[in-house]
Amino acid sequence: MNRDWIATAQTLSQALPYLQRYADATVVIKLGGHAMGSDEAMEEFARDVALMRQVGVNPVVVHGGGPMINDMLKRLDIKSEFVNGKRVTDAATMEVVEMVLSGLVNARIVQAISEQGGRAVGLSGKDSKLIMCETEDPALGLVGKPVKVDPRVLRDFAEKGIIPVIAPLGMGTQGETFNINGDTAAGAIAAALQADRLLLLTDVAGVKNADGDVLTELTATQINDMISDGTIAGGMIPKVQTALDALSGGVRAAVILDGRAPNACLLELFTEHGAGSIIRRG
Ligand SMILES: Nc1ncnc2c1ncn2[C@@H]1O[C@H](COP(=O)(O)OP(=O)(O)O)[C@@H](O)[C@H]1O
Ligand SMILES: CC(=O)N[C@@H](CCC(=O)OP(=O)(O)O)C(=O)O
Repeated sequence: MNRDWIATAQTLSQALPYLQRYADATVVIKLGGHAMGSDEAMEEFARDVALMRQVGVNPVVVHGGGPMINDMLKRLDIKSEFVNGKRVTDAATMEVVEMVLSGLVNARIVQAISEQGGRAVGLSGKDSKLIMCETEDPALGLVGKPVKVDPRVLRDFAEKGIIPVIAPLGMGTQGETFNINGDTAAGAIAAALQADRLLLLTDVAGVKNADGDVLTELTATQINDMISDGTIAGGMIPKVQTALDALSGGVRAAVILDGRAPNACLLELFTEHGAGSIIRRG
């Protein structure tokens, strides 16, 4: 018998219990701007998401796009600054953020999933009042803090086998548009859906300790200690905080993993060792 065939059959039989475990599970995947990388990486991500749907998982994609927003702001000669990992957003910046997230990044991901045979629909947190926001901090301008997430439209999509791809924008009570950090938006959506998994795809293999080793499993206490002693810094702070908030909001587990690694999402869900750093509820 062909050796490749045997290897494939073994891999499939090992994956079977995991495929059963995740049948009808809701998995929210945050694809960060840094994790998007090349066209090949996007194609592979899209193939994984389409395959997840084919085996009965309900994937919900929430994306970022910070580097793409930076590029466009630069081309338009609009200065931009970040405070505590959030972009200070005035009216002119907001227009560019919406244009890039909904018009470029969202459309690119939807197209990639469609090309891999998935039925994907693009929307933003403004559609169907998915994410209602209030001002997070007046010093940040139009940065939104999600206060109410109405996931009904996402449940409707799931029932029909459609994969939603969501740009992290929100709406205020006066109809204003808010810019939401992509991790924050993904965490809020995962909590509203009581998701089985929140996968935060980034550009590192996971959360690293002071020696630079990736920790495969983390507790809330470890995370708080690592923030206090500076081991967790920069953009990783809002990411782990999002994970902890999502867990207290009812998500079963959150995982921080490298979105550029081949088959990152599939390895996390369907293998015993998983991928990245997992933080479980309780
Ligand atoms: N303890 C840590 N473990 C891993 N990465 C860390 C840690 N502390 C800080 N980081 C930094 O956090 C970055 C991920 O955050 P960020 O760049 O905001 O991601 P994204 O753009 O994918 O949302 C990593 O590239 C790394 O430089
Ligand atoms: C408020 C805020 O900072 N919003 C982000 C939204 C995009 C994002 O989060 O992109 P990444 O996930 O690629 O970093 C921004 O304007 O850059």
